[in-house]
Amino acid sequence: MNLESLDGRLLFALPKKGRLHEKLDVCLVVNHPIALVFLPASDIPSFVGKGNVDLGITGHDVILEAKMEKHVTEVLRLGFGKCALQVQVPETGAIRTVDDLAGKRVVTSFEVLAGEYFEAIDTRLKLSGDQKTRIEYVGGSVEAACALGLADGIVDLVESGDTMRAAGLQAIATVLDSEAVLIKSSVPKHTDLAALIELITSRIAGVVASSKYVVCQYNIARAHLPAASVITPGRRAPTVSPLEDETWAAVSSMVEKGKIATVMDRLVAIGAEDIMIFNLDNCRV
Ligand SMILES: Nc1ncnc2c1ncn2[C@@H]1O[C@H](COP(=O)(O)OP(=O)(O)OP(=O)(O)O)[C@@H](O)[C@H]1O
Ligand SMILES: O=P(O)(O)OC[C@H]1O[C@H](OP(=O)(O)OP(=O)(O)O)[C@H](O)[C@@H]1O
Repeated sequence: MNLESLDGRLLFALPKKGRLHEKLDVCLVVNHPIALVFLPASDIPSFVGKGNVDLGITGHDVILEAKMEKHVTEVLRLGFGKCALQVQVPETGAIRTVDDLAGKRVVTSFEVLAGEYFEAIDTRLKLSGDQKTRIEYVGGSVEAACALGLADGIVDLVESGDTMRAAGLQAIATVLDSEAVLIKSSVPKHTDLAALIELITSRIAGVVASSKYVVCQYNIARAHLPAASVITPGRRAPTVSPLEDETWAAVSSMVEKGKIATVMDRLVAIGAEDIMIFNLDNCRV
């Protein structure tokens, strides 16, 4: 990399590999003074937190594990990389609660978060000195630790739960819910880039929002328009257009994707016809 070519550019850090990297559809920037820099997801919070890099994408869990939550601002949740950091124990063992596990051996890649979590439990149970929970770090394949006799329980990320079940483990508590987030420095070095940071944030927010909404369009007898407006209120108000048949109207409205099936059921129940759902490519809302 030619370092001079980075001068004056907004530096935007993206995970160079791994789960979050695979979900990103990255385009190179030609019409803005921005340089994309690919870094390990775990290093992104500290680069952004120290202000060397202006914007970044990483996991919420990664920020807390790096103890960077006061140095970075989470500007936007990105809706991917969703997972939970959970306490897991062998399904067949005697340990059923985190209180049962306290004082025993816990293996994890999240030493900081697991340490804080069990510190609070140890304190509540008045465990001190040798009685305290022992947290040990491993870099990966954490789920193997119990079967290998290294641990009585683990703290690891769970998404589908397939890894956990395949290892004969079950979750007994959630330490943290996480997803990928867009972050900026809480104490930015390049203050002249504030407007560009705003612009990029607003563009990414548009793409994120477009994946959460669909456009719902239907025809309805005008007599039922008040009821229809309650079912599809839109963000500000539904768009109502006249039809050649004056007793009917066409309605168009944004609806949250997760609610669309119920919304359609309710529209059918009040006599709506020709209901159509459209995906959004992009939006600003
Ligand atoms: N199973 C998962 N589902 C969704 N998001 C996940 C999952 N596992 C991890 N993540 C998110 O991705 C981040 C990076 O995890 P990942 O395991 O990809 O690490 P990596 O070091 O970048 O890559 P790798 O472990 O493949 O070398 C995690 O901190 C978490 O925010
Ligand atoms: O609930 P699931 O959908 O099975 O996902 C959970 C797994 O994903 C992550 O590991 P990853 O595959 O990134 O490998 P790693 O062990 O190298 O971190 C995590 O550490 C779990 O092992």
